Amino acid sequence: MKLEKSDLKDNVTIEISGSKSISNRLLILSHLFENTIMIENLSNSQDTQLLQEALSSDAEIIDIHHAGTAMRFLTSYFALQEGRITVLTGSERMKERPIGSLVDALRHLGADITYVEKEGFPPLKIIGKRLDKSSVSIPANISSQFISSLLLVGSKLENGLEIDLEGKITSRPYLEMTLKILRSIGIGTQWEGQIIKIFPNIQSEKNSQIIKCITESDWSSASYYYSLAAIGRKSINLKSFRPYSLQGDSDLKEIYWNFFGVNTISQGSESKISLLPESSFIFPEKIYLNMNDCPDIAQTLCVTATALQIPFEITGLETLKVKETDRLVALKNELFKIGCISEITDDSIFSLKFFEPNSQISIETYNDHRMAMSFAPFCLIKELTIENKDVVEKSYPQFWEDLEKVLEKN
Ligand SMILES: O=C(O)C1=C[C@@H](OP(=O)(O)O)[C@@H](O)[C@H](O)C1
Ligand SMILES: C=C(OP(=O)(O)O)C(=O)O
Repeated sequence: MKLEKSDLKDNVTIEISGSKSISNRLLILSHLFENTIMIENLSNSQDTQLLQEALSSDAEIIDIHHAGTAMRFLTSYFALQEGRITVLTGSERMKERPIGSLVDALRHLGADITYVEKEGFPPLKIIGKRLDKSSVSIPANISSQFISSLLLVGSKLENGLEIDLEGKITSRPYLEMTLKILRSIGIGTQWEGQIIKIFPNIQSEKNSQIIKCITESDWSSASYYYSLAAIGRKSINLKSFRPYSLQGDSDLKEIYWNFFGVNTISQGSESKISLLPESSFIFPEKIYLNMNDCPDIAQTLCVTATALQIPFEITGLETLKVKETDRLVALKNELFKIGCISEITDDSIFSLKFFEPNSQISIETYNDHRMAMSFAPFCLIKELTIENKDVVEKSYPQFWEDLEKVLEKN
């Protein structure tokens, strides 16, 4: 995708579809509770579509491609489907993304899961059965998706589920999101220190009422507009967002206000927000930020900071190595192409120096939707090409059309 050097139009309104994370949780719950949940504004991401197809399919082999959350959530879901045999597989990258801690926890609860290829990684052969135990411990520092996966099925176990979180807890807001969603459909939860309890579902199937859930739009996708507003210094409006969000990535409001002077104004009744950059804002000398609560917007922030030449030191990024690609390595390589020499460790990235980039910039995307979308706003500074534009389908299929609406070629 060639992006000519452009200006930002002022005051355009964009509508992004529902949060991928919320949609995926609601879909799993809706199938566990026999379609008693009516979902509005479901995510139109490929990941959510793949999950939906997997949940409605009775095939033995389920291929979930690149969809990590779906892979992790379906592992617990299929482990509970008594008598059903499922081989859960995915893309080559999915076969490199760890799942061992989740499998260990499910096996401890009584699940029958075996590795088809490499120990600790997909594909998995899952023979569904009744799980008879109700407490388990799991490392909390690899992926919060493992824990959310267990939490989602917890109330279906006869005695509920108690999870002991071992060590540091990563991506914490995603766990809070799972618990809030469970409570919104009437399931009891409790979280104290390192222990989370999910109470068994006591509602009789006959008395179950249809619950309507409206999915708020996707804050991770909103990040690309925050970046555009910060670099282009013009306003953008986003529909279907609420000021108090279930999504940890709504930290964008504070991050982009504190470091880039982009104010988020809520237009109440229409659940619309306006991103308004302050013209007299004085940029900080350096950005120091721990992004463990919001790992999916780390790439966006690094590109915004590079475009504005603000040095940065971002920590808390240990999960980035095992996402769609090793995002720390990918960031370091591609930031160099837009004029930033950076250094990475196992859990951080920091800028060392900015320089005038080449005129021919071609950004590699490493099969990672967020590499494509986070680098796109740099076209406000220089013309650039984003390789393999279709990667955006994973979370935001209409990204390029929406981007065109806010850009004006110059
Ligand atoms: O539960 C979720 O919906 C997610 C949790 C996070 O993963 P980790 O917990 O692996 O960081 C996040 O990066 C992912 O995009 C979505
Ligand atoms: C990490 C992501 O997704 P997943 O883990 O579900 O593949 C993402 O969308 O950035």
